[in-house]
Amino acid sequence: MTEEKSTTRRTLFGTSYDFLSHSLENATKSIDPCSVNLVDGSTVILHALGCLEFVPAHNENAIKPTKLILSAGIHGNETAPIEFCNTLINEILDGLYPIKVPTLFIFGNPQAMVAGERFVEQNLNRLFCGLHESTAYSYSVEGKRAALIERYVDSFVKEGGECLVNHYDLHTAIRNSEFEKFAISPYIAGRSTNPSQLQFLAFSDIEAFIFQTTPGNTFSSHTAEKYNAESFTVELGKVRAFGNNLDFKYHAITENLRLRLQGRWPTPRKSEHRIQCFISSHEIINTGKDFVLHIPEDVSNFKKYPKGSLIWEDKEQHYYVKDQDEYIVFPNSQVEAGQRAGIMLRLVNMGDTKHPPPSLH
Ligand SMILES: O=C(O)CCC(=O)N[C@@H](CCC(=O)O)C(=O)O
Ligand SMILES: [Zn+2]
Repeated sequence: MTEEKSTTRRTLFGTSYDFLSHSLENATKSIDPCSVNLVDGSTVILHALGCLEFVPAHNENAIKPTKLILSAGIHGNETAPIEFCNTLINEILDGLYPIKVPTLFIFGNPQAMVAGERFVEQNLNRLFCGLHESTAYSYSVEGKRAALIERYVDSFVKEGGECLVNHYDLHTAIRNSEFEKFAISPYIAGRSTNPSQLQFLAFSDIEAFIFQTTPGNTFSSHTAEKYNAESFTVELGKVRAFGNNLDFKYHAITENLRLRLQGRWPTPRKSEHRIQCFISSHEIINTGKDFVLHIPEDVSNFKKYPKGSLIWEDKEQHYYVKDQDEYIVFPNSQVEAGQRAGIMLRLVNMGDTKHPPPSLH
């Protein structure tokens, strides 16, 4: 199917409607929930600003049916996944194919999307797992948004009994990357990553995986922890403004999500899908005013740092690469004190870790 960037309005909820336009136009408002039946018998429910659920006409005949959560715009300036999710939503609304899997689409931070910024007051992707409840966050734009998103995710997952949840939290990165597309598997004690998920992501052009080794408070950590979901943060290229994304770069993931919405599993797109796996070896935290990150601003994600490289220091501590090469992702010295300023990684041969080897065609 060809991807047309569709922001065409269609008549829905008794008005002229497009989910992305609606999310941007109402970014500072609270809206009334509404729902409507589509011609194929499925139902679409607008729960809240940026939270749209599809309920298929027929339930999957399984003891534990699968549900999908597709989130984008958790960071407002990461527009490519917002655009292709909107395209998928419009295809379903237009009846191009029947939706077979209960799906919750989330546009995370409409106010930041309007501003074209990563966030307005606080980084939304550090406020999940209940962190938004702390008084330091609960009144901020993002604190309220994290609370709202957690609430609708909770009702979506719990509706209709036991289910398996697959969550793809779709992002783009600030800087260039040696692996342009990569996924992060949150750390949950005692749990390993389902190889089928690695296969799905590899078939979607993901070139590298990062297995976290410490708990986080990102959106994917939240769904993985609270609902035992198979959850990933998926990085799909570089941040660009609305209208400036190169659609061909998102073709594989868009097409494969389109299949998943129809209850189908994608097949390989080429004879071999190569992936590189990393584990996180050290989370760099901005320790405060004396913190110095010895990583140039323009470095690419996955840049290699050999043994002995000084990565960061303050007056009391420092971090050197120890006995084997390490690689940096998401270096950012501009984050607030206490926030993550980067992650150091080590290459893994899959046999070395408790994460099972991906089984790829
Ligand atoms: O490019 C960057 O520096 C940040 C891109 C981004 O938003 N990444 C996510 C990763 C979330 C995770 O660790 O699972 C983030 O920092 O929130
Ligand atoms: Zn992001």
